[in-house]
Amino acid sequence: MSDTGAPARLYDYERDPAAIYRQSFAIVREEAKLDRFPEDLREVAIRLVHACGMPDIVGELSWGGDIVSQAKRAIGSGAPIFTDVKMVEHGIIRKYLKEGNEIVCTLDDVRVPVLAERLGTTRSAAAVDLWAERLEGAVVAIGNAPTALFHLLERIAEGYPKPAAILGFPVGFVGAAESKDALAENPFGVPFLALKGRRGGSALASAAVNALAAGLPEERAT
Ligand SMILES: C/C1=C2N=C(/C=C3N=C(/C(C)=C4\N[C@@](C)([C@@H]5N=C1[C@](C)(CCC(=O)O)[C@H]5CC(=O)O)[C@@](C)(CC(=O)O)[C@@H]4CCC(=O)O)[C@@](C)(CC(=O)O)[C@@H]\3CCC(=O)O)C(C)(C)[C@@H]/2CCC(=O)O
Repeated sequence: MSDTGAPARLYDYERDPAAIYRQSFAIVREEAKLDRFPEDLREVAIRLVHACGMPDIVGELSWGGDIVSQAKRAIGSGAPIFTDVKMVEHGIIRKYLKEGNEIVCTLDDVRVPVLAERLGTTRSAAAVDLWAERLEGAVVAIGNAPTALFHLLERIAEGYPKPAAILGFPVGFVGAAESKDALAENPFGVPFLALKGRRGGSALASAAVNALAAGLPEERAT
């Protein structure tokens, strides 16, 4: 151990956080095919690739409506951000939310298990019913549960208020691809960003919010 308490340098690896970010984003820009994206979506795509290490996901990103400007406007005006799971909630970098937006995950609300039982669905889906009052103009980030995304679309079809933007990143083998197809085909005019197919996950949903809130962290070590 050195005087500073740092361990002996056994391995040669990058230790400077700013340099790590710089190198990482340079590699993403080199390896990801970003030509088909409008300028404002490019940095969201870059941040998503950065979060999962898979440049080829850009081929499966789909979007509709004025997703970037609508989501940025909602975040910039302090709208709440609803998430299906706590993992998404915790991945959102709060200091990027300059208006102190509330991040709301209702999965653990005491009413949810009873509601899920009554509705005959998952807890993640039932938790969506507790968003209704504040959904208008909000941002929704779904990173895990296909049933939550399907349920949200069903409720909007029934007349729930429309969010400003839906970020759809459910992951897995049962319902994930289908829920994102339904989002992409939504007839309600809600702007969306989705990663089609089986891939997705909470980290990606959080990264999408972080990109929309603050762009890329290339120049800062955060
Ligand atoms: C079917 C479910 C799937 N979960 C996946 C992947 C992961 N889930 C994790 C954790 C910790 C949680 N998953 C729940 C949301 C739980 N997962 C489900 C449900 C049974 C149904 C959701 C659906 O199909 O739409 C769901 C329970 C529910 O009733 O809604 C979770 C609430 C379970 C729990 O704690 O009781 C919990 C969320 C915790 C939180 O708030 O953050 C994993 C970390 C599990 C793991 O790998 O160890 C992982 C995280 C993936 C991610 O990036 O978010 C799938 C793969 C999405 C799967 C659905 C699809 C499938 O093909 O099976």
